[in-house]
Amino acid sequence: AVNHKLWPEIEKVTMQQLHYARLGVGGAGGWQLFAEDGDMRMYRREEEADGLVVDPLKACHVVKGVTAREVCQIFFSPEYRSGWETTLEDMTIAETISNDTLVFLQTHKRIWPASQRDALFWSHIRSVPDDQDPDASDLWIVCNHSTEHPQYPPNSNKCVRVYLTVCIVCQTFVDPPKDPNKISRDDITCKITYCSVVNPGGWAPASVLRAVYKREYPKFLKRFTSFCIEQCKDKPILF
Ligand SMILES: CCCc1ccc(-c2ccc(S(=O)(=O)CCO)cc2)cc1[C@H]1C[C@H]1c1ccccn1
Repeated sequence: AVNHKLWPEIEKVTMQQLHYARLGVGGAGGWQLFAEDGDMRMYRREEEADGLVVDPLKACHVVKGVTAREVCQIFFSPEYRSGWETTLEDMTIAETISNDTLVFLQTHKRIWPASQRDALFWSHIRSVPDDQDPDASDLWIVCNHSTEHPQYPPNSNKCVRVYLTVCIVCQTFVDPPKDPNKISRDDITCKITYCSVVNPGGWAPASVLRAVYKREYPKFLKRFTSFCIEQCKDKPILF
């Protein structure tokens, strides 16, 4: 994939998103907690671009019994998506750039009174050593970033094209640390940071969008993480 024309952007945006995900939510960042559920904390910043709500979102979650690699592979893989992405109406793989990089076209269910949206984005999965703690296990990241494709110009179907940048960054912790082939799923925990910025691409009332995000994002992350636990529970652990 390194010789693909998108590769420089994929490399830059993925590493930028990794850095952004690892920034805390305290301090002057302007993050406000808007949803809590068990170990899940969801924050947003209220931001508009040309009068459109583009509120950046950051969610932190801790899930027992799954690894960072398992969570990211489920988030990345097309075959699982209909099982956890509740707002999805249709999904097409527009291009297979490599085994770790795909281009998706997704149409999402219409949210009244806004018109239906679609998203065209590249999706890239990779593992990176934790530069802050070389002894820790690798971080896994999936980054989704809007792109163009000659076959799928915006607004060619009835949908308004959204512009998004999303990342999910995961890290596995084994507690208590023990002999690798004696670890059970009860000993592993996955720390998840999910970040998203979705520009709705066309007019949608700020109040409606904020209400949708407030309702949809907690549901989305809970559903996704429950799906991961369900998918992995009877399978050998994939570190
Ligand atoms: C007017 C904007 C409509 C709208 C378009 C798109 C998306 C959206 C697209 C992609 C991703 S993802 O994390 O990359 C997972 C792959 O699907 C998440 C969200 C969300 C919304 C809004 C509907 C809201 C929503 C919020 C959270 C989850 C799902 N949907």
